[in-house]
Amino acid sequence: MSTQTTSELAWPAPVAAGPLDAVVPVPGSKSLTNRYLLLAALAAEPTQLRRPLHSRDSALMVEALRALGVRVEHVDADGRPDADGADLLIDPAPLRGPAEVDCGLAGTVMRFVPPLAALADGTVTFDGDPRARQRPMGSLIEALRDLGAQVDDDGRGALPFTVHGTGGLPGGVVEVDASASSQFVSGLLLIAPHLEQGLDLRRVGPMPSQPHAAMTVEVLRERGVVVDVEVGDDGEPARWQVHPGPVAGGLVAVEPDLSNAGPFLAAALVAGGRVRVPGWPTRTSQAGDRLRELLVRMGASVELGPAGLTVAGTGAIDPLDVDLHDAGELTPTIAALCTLADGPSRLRGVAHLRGHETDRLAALATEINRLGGHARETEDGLEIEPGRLHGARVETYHDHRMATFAAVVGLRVAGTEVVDVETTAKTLPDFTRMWTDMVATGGRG
Ligand SMILES: O=C(O)C1=C[C@@H](OP(=O)(O)O)[C@@H](O)[C@H](O)C1
Ligand SMILES: C=C(OP(=O)(O)O)C(=O)O
Repeated sequence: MSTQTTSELAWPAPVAAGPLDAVVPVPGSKSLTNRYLLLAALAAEPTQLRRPLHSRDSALMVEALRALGVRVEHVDADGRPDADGADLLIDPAPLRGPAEVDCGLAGTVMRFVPPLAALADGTVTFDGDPRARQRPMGSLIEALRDLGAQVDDDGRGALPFTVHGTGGLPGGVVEVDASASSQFVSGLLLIAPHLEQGLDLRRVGPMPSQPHAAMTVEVLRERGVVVDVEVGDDGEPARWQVHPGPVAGGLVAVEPDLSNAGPFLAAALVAGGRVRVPGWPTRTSQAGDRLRELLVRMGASVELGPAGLTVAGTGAIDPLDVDLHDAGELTPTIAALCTLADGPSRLRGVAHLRGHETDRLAALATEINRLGGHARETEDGLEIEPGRLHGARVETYHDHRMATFAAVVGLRVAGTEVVDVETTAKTLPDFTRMWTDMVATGGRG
């Protein structure tokens, strides 16, 4: 058995030899896949997910549902069992414990499945990767207790903990502090149609990633659930009323993951040339759609048409001063572009990234500086200035988006090596092949 640790292995990020001309199909959205999976477990009939994401985060969600008694199997496009099938068929069943759920490092599993477990009959324990034990969970645990669920934890408001499901909850009014993560709101909303009185959820304090909560409302409505949303004094949604009722199943197609498309589209700005992502929706709830505006502001030309989204660049990158509070998961990709930009940039509104897969503000500042750039953490973001960049072994801290950050910089900075590039399996297991194929369209030097 090898004694080599992952941190000793590093992937040499390919340098772009010339302008790109690539078409990059991107697999299904993590956020949509895991929402649809969870709702399928509550549905009144089976659900077939067309082209869902197959990655570590989605596999953890599938395993969590199976542990609670739900049948999930791979099927072909016609719904016939097929171990290699790209679709998933979810057959709901009464939810029951005892069960153990491994959340890995998936925010969507650790925040969406505990509310579901509160509806199950039996005891469900939750744990995850070492870093998962540091990700914020406290206000979700409190909200579940306020709804009448029994949750035992060690008092830190974090994994590991146990939910003692009693087969149902009355529901009603509950407040949640979602300042650390919008996923607290989403997790509660997703189970709300199965609460006896539905849910009247009120947010206290600000909430990041507002489009992700809006996505949750949209998928609930698509499945036939009635949701009323009220805006608060800050002009953002602050109260969600979910009516009790059945959740529909049926055939559900999953859009490509627009945030995962980010590094590939960013490559067109770094290397010049163009990159097209087929299947980009003309209307979507995904926060990643904001890339269209952000990449234009950084100097790209962007065209959305029936063939997908095409981003073209010249190799020149304009600096950016932007608030990413709504689309925090784009920060590592945008930070990579800022590292290569022609002037100083400022990324604001993303203090909550300190609770993501790693402390992303610290990680980005450290790794940009390691590469010869100049980055400084601010209270709520990063300041990034151009520097004399040079190759380095970039640490990734078990964060898929730190690995793709390094790959984007490596397109221009020879000698960039990515430690533990396999961490991209969290949402994009095929990343290195997709990236190498894309870079090859620019020639091989
Ligand atoms: O609900 C979701 O699918 C997500 C919500 C956001 O989380 P935060 O609100 O914690 O930033 C986002 O960053 C994450 O990648 C996915
Ligand atoms: C924050 C992220 O993930 P998670 O769903 O684990 O919160 C992310 O993918 O950028």
